[in-house]
Amino acid sequence: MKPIDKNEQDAEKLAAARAAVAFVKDGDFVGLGTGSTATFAIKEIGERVKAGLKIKAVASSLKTAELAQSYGIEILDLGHVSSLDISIDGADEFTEDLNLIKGGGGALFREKIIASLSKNAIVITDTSKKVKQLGAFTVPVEVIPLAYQYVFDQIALLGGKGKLRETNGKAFITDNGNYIIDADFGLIAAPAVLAQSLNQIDGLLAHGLFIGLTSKVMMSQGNHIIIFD
Ligand SMILES: O=C(CO)[C@H](O)[C@H](O)COP(=O)(O)O
Repeated sequence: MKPIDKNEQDAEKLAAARAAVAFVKDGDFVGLGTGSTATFAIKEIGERVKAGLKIKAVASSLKTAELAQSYGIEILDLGHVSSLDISIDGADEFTEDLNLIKGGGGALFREKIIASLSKNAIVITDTSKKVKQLGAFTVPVEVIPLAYQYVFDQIALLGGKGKLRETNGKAFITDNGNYIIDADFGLIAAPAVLAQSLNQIDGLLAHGLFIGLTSKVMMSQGNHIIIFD
C-alpha cells in the first residue's frame, strides 16, 4: 500500500468516521473508542447530539469521556452495562479476516470490554492500518503492576520481546492504574492461538489482540469506503 501523508491520512480517518457514525441512530447505546480516528467519530456524534440526536454512551478512556461530555453526550458507567447497540473505535492493525491489534493509546482493556458488549462493533481506519499479517505493530499487554516481572517472563516464554511502555522516562499508567508491556512477537502466524496463550497468564489484564470481536472494518481509501465484514 502506497504511504500517505498526514493530511491524506486525517482525511481518510474523517471519511471512515463519518461513514460509521451514519449507522448511529436515535435511542442507541453507543460505545466510544479511543485514539485519533475514534476522536473524529466522537466529534461527529457530538455534532449530531448537539443537533438533537438522543443517545447514551460509554467511553473506553477518561480522555474519550471528557471529549464526549464536552459535546453533551451522556456517558454512563461501563461497569453496569450488559449490551451496546453499536461501538466505533480505531485499530493499530487489521487483517481482512477482522482480527486486530489495538491498544496503541493504552485503552485496550476498556476497548475490549466495549467491543465484546457491542451488537455492531465497527472499526474505522485509514489505509495504513491494513496488513496481510498482524505483528509489525507490537502487541500491547496491560499488566497489573505487582505481576509485571512474571508477565514479562511469560511473554518471553511465548517468544515475545517485551518492553515496558514509558512516557517522559516514567512507566505509562493506564486509566486502570496498570502498566503496558509492548510485546514484539514478529509477524504472528496464528493470532487466535497466541491470544489464547496470553489469556492464560495470571496478572495479565488484557492484550491487544482482538480476535472475533469486530463486526466490520470500514476503511477509507481516497474517496472510497471499503467495508470488510
Ligand atoms: O487502540 C487504540 C487505543 O488504545 C486505538 O484505536 C489505536 O491505537 C489507533 O489509534 P489511532 O486512531 O490514533 O491511529
